[in-house]
Amino acid sequence: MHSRFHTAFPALAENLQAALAPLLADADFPAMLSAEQVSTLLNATGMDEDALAFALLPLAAACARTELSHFNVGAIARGISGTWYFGSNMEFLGATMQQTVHAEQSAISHAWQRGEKALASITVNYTPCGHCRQFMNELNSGLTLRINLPGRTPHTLGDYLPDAFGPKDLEIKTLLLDEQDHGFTLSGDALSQAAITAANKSHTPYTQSPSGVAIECRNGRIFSGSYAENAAFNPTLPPLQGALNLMSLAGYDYPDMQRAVLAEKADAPLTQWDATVATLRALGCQNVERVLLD
Ligand SMILES: O=c1ccn([C@H]2C[C@H](O)[C@@H](CO)O2)c(=O)[nH]1
Ligand SMILES: [Zn+2]
Repeated sequence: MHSRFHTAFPALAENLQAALAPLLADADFPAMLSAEQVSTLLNATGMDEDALAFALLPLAAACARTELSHFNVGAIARGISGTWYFGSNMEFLGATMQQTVHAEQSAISHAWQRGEKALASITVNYTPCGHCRQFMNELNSGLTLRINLPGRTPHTLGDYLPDAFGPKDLEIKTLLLDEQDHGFTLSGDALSQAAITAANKSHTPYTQSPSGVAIECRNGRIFSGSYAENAAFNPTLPPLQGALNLMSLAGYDYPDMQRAVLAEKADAPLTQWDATVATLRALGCQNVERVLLD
């Protein structure tokens, strides 16, 4: 089992530990559960889905990287496909607070990068902050997304975000997790192609500045992240954060990074280049390239 779970795992209910042990024995456990794995866990524990999601939150929170706050938030996003995706917050020493990834963003970006088409619910161990409520209001599930919090009855995003501001105020109809393909041609090596693929699915209805980042680890594994804009602009998730999030959830650490590529347009109104290089440099990765989309 990966060391990130060593403290949280023994505190889980024994029947849950027994059912999870074979999954976590895989060193490459991707911090997600297929519908089939979820039903195995439901049968083994006798829990219902909501109780199981709550029971698993300590494992999601154990994936957090909180070098500033030491406040670990865990989230589990449930896709309409039946797959469950873990998420956890990430803070970056030597960067800026604005680079932080919240656990809810992490779980949502995780689901999106893995090809999930829409979310049914999200379970979190703390009440979502205003920024996360706004981030979630970009999703194609809209205000009907179910939010499950400890000690509260389930409510919808609409309950947690009354009088919501969102994409429709800016007359935007393509929402986060909707299938999108900006159609840029793949070129270059596998890492460049992964960055372009991520840029092709990015959600950028407000500025038309598609971008994607791909990170290559020393063992050859590649993790990519797509840019996810938000109607309120500031809750936007940059592409580097999407890639770092997938990498970290999969159990990799910053020193594992050996190279990164940012794919973006030369003439777009926004650029991710400076922020991407600065954050990667703070994490010890100097080897960053930019490929231009065309
Ligand atoms: O909804 C929330 C609120 C806070 N945090 C994180 C952000 C930061 O890393 C830490 C302290 O705010 O908790 C989340 O992940 N989700
Ligand atoms: Zn938040």
